Amino acid sequence: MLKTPCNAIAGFLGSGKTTLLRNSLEKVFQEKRVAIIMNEIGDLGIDGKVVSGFESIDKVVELNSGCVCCSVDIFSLHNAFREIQEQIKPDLIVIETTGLANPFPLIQRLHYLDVILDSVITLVDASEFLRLAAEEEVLNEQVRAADFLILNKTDLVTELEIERVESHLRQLNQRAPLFKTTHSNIDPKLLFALGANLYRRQSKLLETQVTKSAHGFRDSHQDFSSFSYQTERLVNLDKFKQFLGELSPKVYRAKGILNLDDRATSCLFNFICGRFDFQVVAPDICGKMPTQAVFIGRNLEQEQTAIIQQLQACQDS
Ligand SMILES: Nc1nc2c(ncn2[C@@H]2O[C@H](COP(=O)(O)OP(=O)(O)OP(=O)(O)O)[C@@H](O)[C@H]2O)c(=O)[nH]1
Repeated sequence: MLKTPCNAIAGFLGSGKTTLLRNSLEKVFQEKRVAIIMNEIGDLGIDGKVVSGFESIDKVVELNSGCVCCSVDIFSLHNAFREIQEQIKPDLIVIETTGLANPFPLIQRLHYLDVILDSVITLVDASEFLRLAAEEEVLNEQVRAADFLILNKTDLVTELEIERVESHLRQLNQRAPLFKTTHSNIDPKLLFALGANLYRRQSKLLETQVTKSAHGFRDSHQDFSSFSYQTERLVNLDKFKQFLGELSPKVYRAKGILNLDDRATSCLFNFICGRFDFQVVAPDICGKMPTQAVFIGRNLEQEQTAIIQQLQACQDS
């Protein structure tokens, strides 16, 4: 058995998982040896690059060959744990899952690998949850599997909307403590390695849910696709903002690192269901990297060529 406790962070695309991780890295993790298994859609590993810059991280293992709950093979997952254990013997391992991951099959896989799963922490985007959960069953599964629920992005909605989402969450999961946050801002000591595993083992609910949801999960990935784009050329921010503003509604999520044509700055961009923002990043994180972006959505194959052409129109000549 792997003695190090492991926490899994779940939640749909753009709900605030990496933001929670970054906050935690700045706070409580500084006192512990922490390793991260970062599972992302697309082969660029944008989040891995963002968190690996933190001093408090002892190791980041990126698994970008598929989703950790189904398509990453169990051998790779096993190797990731073994590599971490042998190299750094951490106090805590955190898995950030992809936004499309159903935590139930992941729980089964971790159980099979004899990993002590301390808790599943599920992030919920208060501004998009109800609309998306009606279309994508995986959001409901992420909530059902949670040991802790974080209702995030409450700054983007009214009190009434928060109440509606909360009531929906409570129908799906009554046992998990629920925290309302903005920017995933919560004391990480409340969440990580707190012994929720014990609670889970006592919970009869889990077994039935695992059996029920292990099937049908692949369906939730079926129409989703992603593609990535890289260029050595610099990008004009104004044109890029316009490009994001006009992006096809089939794109749910896009993120990446841009090297801007003012030549002085690089920034991270995040796009979620039509809303987007930019954050300037330290040159030591992105300085030597090319501009790169990943686009995730439903049936993107038909859109890919047009999106790449529009992106190229944002580059310097
Ligand atoms: N307005 C607002 N924005 C937020 C909040 N929390 C996170 N964000 C922003 O939402 C975007 C996505 O956040 P991430 O933490 O990258 O989300 P994620 O769940 O890791 O995304 P994926 O890895 O694609 O699944 C970023 O631009 C964040 O700054 C919040 O509470 N309010």
